[in-house]
Amino acid sequence: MTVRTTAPPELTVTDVTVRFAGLTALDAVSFTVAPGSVHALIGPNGAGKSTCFNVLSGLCRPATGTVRLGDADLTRLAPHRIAALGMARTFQNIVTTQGTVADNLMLGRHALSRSGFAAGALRLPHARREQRQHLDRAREIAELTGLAQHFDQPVALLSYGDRKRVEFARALCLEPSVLLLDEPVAGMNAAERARTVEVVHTVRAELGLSVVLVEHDMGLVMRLADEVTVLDFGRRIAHGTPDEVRSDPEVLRAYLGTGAEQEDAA
Ligand SMILES: Nc1ncnc2c1ncn2[C@@H]1O[C@H](COP(=O)(O)OP(=O)(O)OP(=O)(O)O)[C@@H](O)[C@H]1O
Repeated sequence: MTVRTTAPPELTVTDVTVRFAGLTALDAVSFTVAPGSVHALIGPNGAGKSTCFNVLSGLCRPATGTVRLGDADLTRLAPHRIAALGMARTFQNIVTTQGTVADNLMLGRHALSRSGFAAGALRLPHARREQRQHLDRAREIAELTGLAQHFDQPVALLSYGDRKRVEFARALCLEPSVLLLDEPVAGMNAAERARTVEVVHTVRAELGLSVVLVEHDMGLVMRLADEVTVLDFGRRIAHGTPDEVRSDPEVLRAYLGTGAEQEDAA
């Protein structure tokens, strides 16, 4: 198993503002993801979590502010450049249905391939050797994510939870230093959720990467995150450990809405 020997670089988001027409979706948001940590972004619907993920992965350009991964400024780079610099993401609603598990993981590996498609198609010896190495690594990642027994099976035959994990494993195949997980347990049953928590723990321990997570399931956030950033109406209203944010009055107000206002009025 290839394991990272150096800590992943720190991810620093500084004063990021995004506007859509008249609406400020992110308002000078800042946070830092410590190397090797699990950092959750939470907040009520419309708080700006997806917009923030889109900025991190290059799908949305901020009006102002910066995103840095170690010394690299990612702020206005195209998504493929950001992925190549070590930040891979999964998507909330994309669940693969085509090809085998191996095919999907090899798609992730192609971005790292040196010899290119032409050499591969011509079956040149160096390309064949490289292809074999990629396949071995894809198999290791399948083992790490609990997909080894399905490696050669069509994805369409897998359960929903397994298919979502294929998407997760495909992102890991890019050998990221930071993995962005967009609602990794959305739509899963309790057993699949528990399995996903286990896999995130394993991946983080074995590969030593940082994880940034957007998730509505608070139980999962509390079990997985080292630090939590809370957004509401595009602003960062709190950050800290799960225990700290759980008891933060601003956070309770944002989640409970009028309930907290009534309490204030009483
Ligand atoms: N492309 C867009 N054009 C216009 N407004 C947008 C666009 N994308 C997001 N918004 C708005 O920006 C705000 C933040 O949306 P965003 O999707 O980032 O929130 P979220 O926290 O991810 O919400 P949810 O939990 O519902 O997914 C919302 O008011 C949303 O309607």
